[in-house]
Amino acid sequence: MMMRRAITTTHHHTLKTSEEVHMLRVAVPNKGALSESAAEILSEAGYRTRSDSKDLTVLDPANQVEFFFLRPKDIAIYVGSGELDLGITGRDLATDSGAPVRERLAMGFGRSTFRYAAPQGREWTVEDLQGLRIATSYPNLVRADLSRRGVDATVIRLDGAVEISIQLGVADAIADVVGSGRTLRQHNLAAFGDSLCDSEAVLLERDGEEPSTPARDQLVARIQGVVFAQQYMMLDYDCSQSLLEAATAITPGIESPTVAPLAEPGWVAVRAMVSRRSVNQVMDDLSALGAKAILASDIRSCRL
Ligand SMILES: Nc1ncnc2c1ncn2[C@@H]1O[C@H](COP(=O)(O)OP(=O)(O)OP(=O)(O)O)[C@@H](O)[C@H]1O
Ligand SMILES: O=P(O)(O)OC[C@H]1O[C@H](OP(=O)(O)OP(=O)(O)O)[C@H](O)[C@@H]1O
Ligand SMILES: [Mg+2]
Repeated sequence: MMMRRAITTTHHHTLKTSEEVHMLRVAVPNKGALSESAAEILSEAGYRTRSDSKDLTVLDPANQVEFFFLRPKDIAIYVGSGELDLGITGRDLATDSGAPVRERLAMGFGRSTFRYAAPQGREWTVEDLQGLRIATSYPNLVRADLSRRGVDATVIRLDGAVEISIQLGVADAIADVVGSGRTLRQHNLAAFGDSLCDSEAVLLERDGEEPSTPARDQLVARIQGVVFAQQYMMLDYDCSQSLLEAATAITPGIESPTVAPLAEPGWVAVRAMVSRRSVNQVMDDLSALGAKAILASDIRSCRL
């Protein structure tokens, strides 16, 4: 009888009102290194943002989305359990969680590597870790790597400030996130061995989930539009018809550059997307070729 009741109650809780059924549930980092950029991208993609950094949920009825602001470390667990449809977190955190999730989109921010590190002053190899204590906040990532390499070491799980643990005597080496490398240097540590994980922020969905529903696809397309736009710039310039072939070889665009005639006979205006990384080199090259009025502008979003 008790069991029947429990089952009935559970069943009752999973019944959703028709309104809830269509709401897409999306996890966003509530703090830490990824939260600001994630919120910026969602805002740029046309979603409601939270007005108070203490808010843990935001309802965006116009877009049929409910956002949940969670610890980045927990996000893959919620998505993997199927409770939430999508989540933004770090690839390294998702891997360490072991949750059944897959990457729908790489988001291009929060890039880091994950490295072993130990006191400077000698050359370390991963094999040297045999029998030693390694402090980390990513124990599963580290254990998996050690076991792949056949190194038997003790993993000490710490929540943060891992770089100081050797000094404090609880570990012989660490494995941690490296961004600029400043924290390691400040603590007289040197990274060694290959990166255990080249990470960036990713949009996750549950592994084995049917790949597409209209609501999920729309959010993915919007985020993709902003992420892609951030990696490109729009370049406009004028050149003489005689230079057009050489100029468009420098700026082939994504599909094909737009070419329009100018009032000045023999001159054309060209418009093409250029990767942000190369935009200055491309402008130098166009200028050297004889192009004029070369303008680079931001693209806020796109659908390609
Ligand atoms: N320089 C960096 N320092 C820390 N995390 C970074 C850095 N660059 C990118 N990241 C990524 O951010 C995620 C960690 O974010 P998280 O919010 O858990 O840690 P945090 O910024 O250290 O915050 P907290 O220490 O409060 O937990 C990881 O995916 C990590 O790869
Ligand atoms: O290579 P860097 O650019 O110096 O960044 C890497 C450091 O930043 C993070 O620590 P955080 O400041 O989040 O503190 P925590 O260790 O308490 O998480 C991370 O855990 C590293 O310690
Ligand atoms: Mg941290």
